[in-house]
Parts: sequence; structure tokens; C-alpha cells
Amino acid sequence: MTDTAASAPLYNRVALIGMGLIGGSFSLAARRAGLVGHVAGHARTEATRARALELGLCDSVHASAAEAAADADLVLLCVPMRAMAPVAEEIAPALKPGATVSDVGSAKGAVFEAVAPHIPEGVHLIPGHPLAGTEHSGPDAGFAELFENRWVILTPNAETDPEALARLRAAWEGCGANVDEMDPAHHDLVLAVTSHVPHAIAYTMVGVADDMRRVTQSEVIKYSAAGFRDFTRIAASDPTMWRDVFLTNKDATLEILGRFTEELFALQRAIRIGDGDHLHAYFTRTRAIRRGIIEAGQDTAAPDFGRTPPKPGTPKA
Ligand SMILES: NC(=O)c1ccc[n+]([C@@H]2O[C@H](COP(=O)([O-])OP(=O)(O)OC[C@H]3O[C@@H](n4cnc5c(N)ncnc54)[C@H](O)[C@@H]3O)[C@@H](O)[C@H]2O)c1
Ligand SMILES: O=C(O)C(=O)C[C@]1(C(=O)O)C=C[C@@H](O)C=C1
Repeated sequence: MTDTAASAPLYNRVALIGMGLIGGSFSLAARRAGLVGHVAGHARTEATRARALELGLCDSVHASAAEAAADADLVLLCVPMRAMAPVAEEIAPALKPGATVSDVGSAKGAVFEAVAPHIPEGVHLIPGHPLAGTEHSGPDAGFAELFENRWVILTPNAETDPEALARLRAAWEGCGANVDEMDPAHHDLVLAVTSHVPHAIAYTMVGVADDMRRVTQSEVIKYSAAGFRDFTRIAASDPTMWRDVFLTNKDATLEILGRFTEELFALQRAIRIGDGDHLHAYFTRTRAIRRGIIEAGQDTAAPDFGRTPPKPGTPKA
């Protein structure tokens, strides 16, 4: 946290549109660090609004996104990707000149294209993406430490106001994150490799196992090894969020899935023809990547990491 953040909030009033895992975590982290003044939250259901207040995710709740956004200095869109444009259209007339609108969506090109047309002149649109999350969702899933030592990628452009950008950067840094800037198309390609296609593979592998389960009478589940269990964690991620990620990062996902399929065929061939040298060299290369991630301090898959499941009976956002 910076000295400025400790003495005065970076944003006097913040509107959180969507108070699930990411919106809730941002609020908890930003409030704990004294980065924000009043937090106005919007969620669609009364149950989520009540729970968000109870958990201290916000100071006021609003059934209307526009009402939450009115007079806000920062409006953070924390909804699934394909809800971003309708929400932006709804809040547009309420936005205050000089306000910053940002988001946390997992793909960046599509957000800008969908949201920018709705943002009035004089309001700063700076898309962003925290590279941090879990398989849980809803208000109970949020925790203040989520962004610590994780990357947040902002995708400003040549017209972005430097002061608004510096302020947003400081807010994420105050939440414990490291901030980088990227071109949206590049972001989408990188994330297709590091997040989106890995999720597609996990979903597929668990689907295959589920088909097998029908054949083997639950043995796949009963004897599932640690590797498969890791896949099931990823494949338990929110269906709405991931449907939207794949549909909004379609081109990059298909490009990387194509490359993945080529590599898989090469591996399949090496197994079929008994080419142990190929397999050994390939696995040696991939092991080095894992070691590089650990050395860079980016392995947060350590025990729990605050990723305890929501308590039973609590509302899904
Ligand atoms: N979960 C992750 O690991 C992760 C990580 C980084 C970024 N993201 C991105 O963050 C965003 C939010 O994800 P999350 O994990 O916090 O999801 P979540 O399900 O925990 O929360 C989503 C919130 O959006 C609200 N919402 C859903 N549809 C809406 C609609 N049509 N209109 C208004 N509100 C709506 C929900 O009520 C909820 O409050 C997504 O765009 C996702 O791509 C997620
Ligand atoms: O840790 C997890 O459960 C995640 O899937 C988080 C994860 C990722 O792929 O790393 C998922 C989607 C995001 O947009 C950012 C982070």
C-alpha cells in the first residue's frame, strides 16, 4: 500500500457491479487497505445483496446497477463476460464525468468492443483482468488475500488518461497485486494458453472420466489419483463464467486448441511407435516450465490458500 492510500482513499466512492468471488475479494482487499471510501454494491437478487452487506463487501446495496454507479469515482464491472455490455448500457446515463469504468473480465478484446460504445465522453474506460481466482463463486467465495502477489493486467490504449490509469494501477497494487499493461489481443492469446485452454482440457478430461464412470461403476471416482483430482477442481469452475470466456475469447482459444491437438497427436504417435526418447525429452521440457513457475513464486496452488468452499446454504450470486 502506498502512503497516499494510507492517508486518503484513492476513490471516494466505488460501485461494484457484481459481488461474487472477484468483486467481493476486490472490495475486501481495498477496504482493508483503506483505498476506497463508500462502496455501493449491485447484485441481482435480494439474497445476494443481503449477504454482501452481512459480509462487509459494501456499505450500501442497490437493486439497480445504475443507482449503484451514480456518483461513483470507480465503477468496477465484476459480472460474467456477456453481461458486461448490457450492464454498461444500463449504467451509462448515471456515470459521473471524470469517473473510471473498469472490469475484471477474463478476456479483454471483447470487453472493450462491447462496453466502449456505451461509455460517455469524459468517462475513462480502462479494462483490467486479475490473474487470480478459484473454482468457487458467489459473495461467500471472496477473500481479501486473493490478489496478493498475483498479476493484474490492464489494457489501456493511446487515448487513456495517464492520471486515471495511475490511480487504477495504485488501487490494484494496494490490493497486493503486481500490475502490467498489455495490448488486448496479446492478453487474449496469452490467457488462452495459460488459462482458457487448460480449463477446456480439464472440462473435457472430467467429461471423459464421467463417461467411463458409467462403464466402470464409479471406479474412476473411487480410485481417482491426485492429477485427476486437480482436473476436477478446475472443472468445478462456474459454468456461466466459462461459457462466456470461451465465447468471448473464441479466436485465441481455437488457435491454441488447434496447436494442442497437433501436440497431442505427436504424443499419441510416440506412444504408439514406442518412441521413448521423444516422450522423455518432451516431459523434461515441461518439467522445466513447472520449476520456472515455482522459482518465480507464482505457485499458489499450495494447501487451501483461503480457497475454502462457501458454507452450505449460502446464496449463489
Ligand atoms: N472466477 C475466477 O477465477 C475469475 C478470475 C479472474 C477474473 N474473473 C472474471 O470475473 C468476472 C466475475 O467472475 P466471478 O468469479 O466473480 O463470478 P461470480 O459468479 O462469483 O460473481 C458474478 C456476479 O455477477 C452477477 N451477475 C451475473 N450475471 C449478471 C447479469 N446478467 N447482470 C448483472 N449481474 C450479474 C452475479 O449475481 C454475481 O454477483 C467474470 O467476468 C470472470 O471472467 C473470474
Ligand atoms: O485458480 C483458479 O481456479 C483459476 O482458474 C483462476 C484463473 C486461472 O486460470 O488461473 C481463472 C480465470 C481467470 O480469468 C483468472 C484466473
